[in-house]
Amino acid sequence: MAVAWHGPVVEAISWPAARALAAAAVCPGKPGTVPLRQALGRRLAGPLTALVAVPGTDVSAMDGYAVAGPGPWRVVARVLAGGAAHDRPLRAGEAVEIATGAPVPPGAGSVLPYERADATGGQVRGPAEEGRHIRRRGEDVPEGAVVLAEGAVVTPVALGLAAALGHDELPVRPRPRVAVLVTGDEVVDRGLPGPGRVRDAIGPFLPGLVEWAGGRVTGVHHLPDGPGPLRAALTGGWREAAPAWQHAPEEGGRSPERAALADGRSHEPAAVMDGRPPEGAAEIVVVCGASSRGPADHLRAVLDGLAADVLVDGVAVRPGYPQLLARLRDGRLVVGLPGNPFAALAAALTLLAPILRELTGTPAAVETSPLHGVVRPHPRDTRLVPVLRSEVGAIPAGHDRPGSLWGAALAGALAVVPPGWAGERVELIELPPGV
Ligand SMILES: Nc1nc2c(c(=O)[nH]1)N[C@H]1C(S)=C(S)[C@@H](COP(=O)(O)OP(=O)(O)OC[C@H]3O[C@@H](n4cnc5c(N)ncnc54)[C@H](O)[C@@H]3O)O[C@H]1N2
Ligand code: MOO
Repeated sequence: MAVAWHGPVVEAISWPAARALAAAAVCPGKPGTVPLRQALGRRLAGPLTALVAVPGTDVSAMDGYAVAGPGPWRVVARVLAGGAAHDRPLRAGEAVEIATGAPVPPGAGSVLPYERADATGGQVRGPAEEGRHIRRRGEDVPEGAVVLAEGAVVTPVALGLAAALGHDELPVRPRPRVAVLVTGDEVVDRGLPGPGRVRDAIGPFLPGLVEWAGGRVTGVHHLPDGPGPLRAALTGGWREAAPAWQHAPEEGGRSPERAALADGRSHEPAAVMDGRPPEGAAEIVVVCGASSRGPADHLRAVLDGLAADVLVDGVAVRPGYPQLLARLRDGRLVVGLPGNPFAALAAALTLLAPILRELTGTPAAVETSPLHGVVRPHPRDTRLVPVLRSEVGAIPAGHDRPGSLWGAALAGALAVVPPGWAGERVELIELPPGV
């Protein structure tokens, strides 16, 4: 609740500088190696290569007879997939009965499928074609081939491919953990907001945005206004919890966790910040709605009290001006987002997304476009304008007040309109897509 200006006026940095600074605030995370099942949805930290050729040897593509030379052929053995290979080369005029996937003996020129074979009394006849129905070693995937590039998302199909190529584990990029703290006595997390109340519109969009940028939200926690709960949440870490809107309904739209905090019943114990994050704490903490300078905006004071290093305090962008980036003494980053939901989205794309992309080595798509329609640039600040893509270029989607996500929900991207813009092409930044 920002009702009055308190404290000194701080010069905001430019929007491009804020994005660059956020990315520079982190070192790319170290990749890890995880068992196949745990790799699902992660990004590869190196190219996926074939540890073996597929198939690993020349095998039959059909159930039938592997034959050598011109027919008719005398059936000398039977070879099943997984069974013993035929122990000597086939001579002309010989055949082995063979199953799909079984190794073809050396000397066999082709496989005659059952349905084309006339087999009687240990003899086979039929139209054999040289090379037919034999899958040669490495024909599907040669040994050592790079089948997926570094950075590719490990899909269910990629897991199957990795297994086929001999992998039991995969190197994946780290997935930074993000804890979300939604502040504001007026903010409710379920139901219809009554008079003086507003539904939380930021907590619901952050998990998808974070996931899209390569991270994982460990929990969305609603805090009452006041420095105590904020300080406790920052210093005590936060226990892993289901997103707040999954709690059982409670009067007033407050989660039990939040109600307890509001009543002063359960402040997390404030750990000493001794250079190590609290056990199990997320590497990044996002604080929503306490970033301006009103009497209920305690984030700066709490950060000061914790001797945090404030890296960004205000960005010359509309919406999203009062956003903040700080490093706690234990190394965790705190991203402060404004309470107005569209401003929070703009700020999340300015500071949070570049941090996550840098940590996970996932570059954002780069796109520019002509921009049509009535767009008024700001004299000093960058504007982020929700736009629809069209054949002629980007067109403003409208409904772009800082308090409303309507325009951004309609839009395909945000157009970056620099201060004093005079109609040149603009950069478009992606909005997180649906899954
Ligand atoms: N004197 C000044 N006042 C304000 C300035 C300024 O420069 N000087 N900046 C304004 C701008 S711009 C923004 S944006 C807001 C940001 O304020 P806060 O981050 O402190 O957020 P609040 O004051 O708590 O809330 C602002 C607004 O958003 C609603 N809100 C808060 N949280 C949520 C949520 N999770 N979901 C939906 N809506 C939320 C809240 O009820 C308020 O209406 O400060 C201006 N003031
Ligand atoms: O961040 Mo405020 O728009 O800039 O409402």
